[in-house]
Amino acid sequence: MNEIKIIIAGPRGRMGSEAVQLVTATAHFKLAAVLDHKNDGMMLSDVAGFQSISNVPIYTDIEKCLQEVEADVLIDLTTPEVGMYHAKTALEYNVRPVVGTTGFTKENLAELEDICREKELGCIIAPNFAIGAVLMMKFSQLAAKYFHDIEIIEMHHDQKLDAPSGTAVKTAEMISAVRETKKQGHANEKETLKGARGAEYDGMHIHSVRLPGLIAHQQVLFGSDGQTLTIRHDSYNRASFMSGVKVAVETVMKHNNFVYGLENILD
Ligand SMILES: NC(=O)C1=CN([C@@H]2O[C@H](COP(=O)(O)OP(=O)(O)OC[C@H]3O[C@@H](n4cnc5c(N)ncnc54)[C@H](OP(=O)(O)O)[C@@H]3O)[C@@H](O)[C@H]2O)C=CC1
Ligand SMILES: O=C(O)C1=N[C@H](C(=O)O)C[C@H](O)C1
Repeated sequence: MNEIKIIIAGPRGRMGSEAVQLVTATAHFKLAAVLDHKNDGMMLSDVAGFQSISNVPIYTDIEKCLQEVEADVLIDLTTPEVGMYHAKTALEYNVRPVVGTTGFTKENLAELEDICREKELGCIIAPNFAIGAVLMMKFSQLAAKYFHDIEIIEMHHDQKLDAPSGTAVKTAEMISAVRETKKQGHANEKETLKGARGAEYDGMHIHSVRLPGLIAHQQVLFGSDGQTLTIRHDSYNRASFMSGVKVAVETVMKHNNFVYGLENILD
């Protein structure tokens, strides 16, 4: 397999640090540089926790990084605003983005799709890299054909910035694609406490739980006459996302188009 040269944005983060371990431990991957808003000009080995990783420069300015470092793929695990800027800039420099960062708007996704079409370059946006989570979304989409009453409950650690999670939004979008719009609950229901029924997407309700101790969990509840079905996925650590990151990096090198969701590239 040809070597894939990778830049990681957000290397000190919960996901970014796990991705640094993945990339440096994979024989055909090379960590070419990292992007961080701290430690500009230093080497990654100067940063606590990364002492054993040699020859990886840290850049704050993505343009400078892309001008000085030869790279094939940018993995972004930062925040939505930063991630969008990184993905657009990477494409400008013919580097393929693999974005795990969540919180992108529909407009963000459409803009990236346009750039990919124009540049004929691959880009993968994956709201969830865990294979089990992708299956949970696909199973939910299948169940939604038969069960039209659905509530999505996503549960995450309390350091998460965006709500609802990218996975919950993607699940609702996938369900929406096969389910006729249906307003959930009683037609005359009234919230006596604002937010009690959660967020609404195409008539479905999404509830976001944030607690210390949690990592990333989601259950999709389906109800029908005299029966319920629950489809649930749990990530107990960030390593659970890494096989998906690896597949996305390998696949984006073979694609010349925009992909939103890992389910579109898994066999
Ligand atoms: N697709 C998936 O499977 C998954 C996606 N995620 C998503 O990934 C993203 C990151 O999550 P997580 O790792 O938990 O978050 P963290 O807050 O732990 O990590 C984000 C990192 O980005 C850094 N950062 C902020 N601004 C910049 C910048 N301009 N340039 C470079 N780095 C920057 C932060 O630095 P500092 O702390 O100094 O601000 C931090 O180290 C989130 O959007 C999350 O929802 C998370 C898990 C799985
Ligand atoms: O922030 C997280 O932790 C996670 N974010 C992603 C999301 O918003 O869906 C994926 C996973 O749920 C973990």
